[in-house]
Amino acid sequence: MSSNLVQCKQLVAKAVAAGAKALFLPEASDYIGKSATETVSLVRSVSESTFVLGLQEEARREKLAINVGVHEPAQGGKVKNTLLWIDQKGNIVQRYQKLHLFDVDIKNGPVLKESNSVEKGMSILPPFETPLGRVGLAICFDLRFPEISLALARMNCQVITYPSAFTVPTGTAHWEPLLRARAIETQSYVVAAAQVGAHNEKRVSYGHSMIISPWGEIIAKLGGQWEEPEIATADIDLDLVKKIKTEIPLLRRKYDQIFKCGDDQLLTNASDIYPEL
Ligand SMILES: O=C(O)CNC(=O)[C@H](CS)NC(=O)CCC(=O)C(=O)O
Repeated sequence: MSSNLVQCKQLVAKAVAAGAKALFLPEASDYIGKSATETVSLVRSVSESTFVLGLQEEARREKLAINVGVHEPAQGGKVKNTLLWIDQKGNIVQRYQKLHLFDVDIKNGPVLKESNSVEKGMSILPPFETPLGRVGLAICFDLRFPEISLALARMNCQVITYPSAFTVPTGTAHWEPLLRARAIETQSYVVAAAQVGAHNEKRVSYGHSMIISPWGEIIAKLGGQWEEPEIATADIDLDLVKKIKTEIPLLRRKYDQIFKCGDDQLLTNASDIYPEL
């Protein structure tokens, strides 16, 4: 955990040198356990976590907002997979708990049961003001559930963050198209800071951190090999968010416009998708 703090401090220094207003760090930046038992045994509350306290200190000193994924204690001997927003004064002002847990059993691929050690979150938080615009929070596997990003879009977010530690097989197949789809359908910037390389003999992360524009273009990208802590930087242009939302209005579209144009067959299923119809 102390070496993770050292690496995050290197990233802070790079972000400051680049003139960034905010730094987005990956999911589980404090540590990745080898097993459910280790994950639970390493957890600290934020007020006792040298990792979190260290980052708060960095944020305060450098006047840099920091978005970081960590673990927090939960009921029943489990942990929370949490995403913190630390403001430029070093205060924790937002805290999101991962909704969807990564329980998978892929043939010749990863077998992971996050719910063995992690308690799932229950709420989507309203996007909040930051120096970059209104940010909506989600974590890693949440990326596969567009309900979250669409809810954030309806609450008028401008940036969505998906700090991650994707596996290599699933990342190779799905990471980029999912991130681009979330940006396109929400017309928001997507910032996806990713862990990369080997954590232990059992876990390797895919990397390829990306920043996607609300038009769906990859505007910054890192690689998939671990070398040293690296940042990708991009300008967040809120006028572009507005322009795209004006040019292609998605949010205020009435359902009958969507479903009544053209093929009447579509109407049969519309109420399944939009129960309020
Ligand atoms: O283990 C920790 O402490 C941190 N948490 C993670 O790394 C989580 C749970 S194992 N990873 C993912 O959700 C990967 C999702 C993914 O790879 C996909 O959706 O394809």
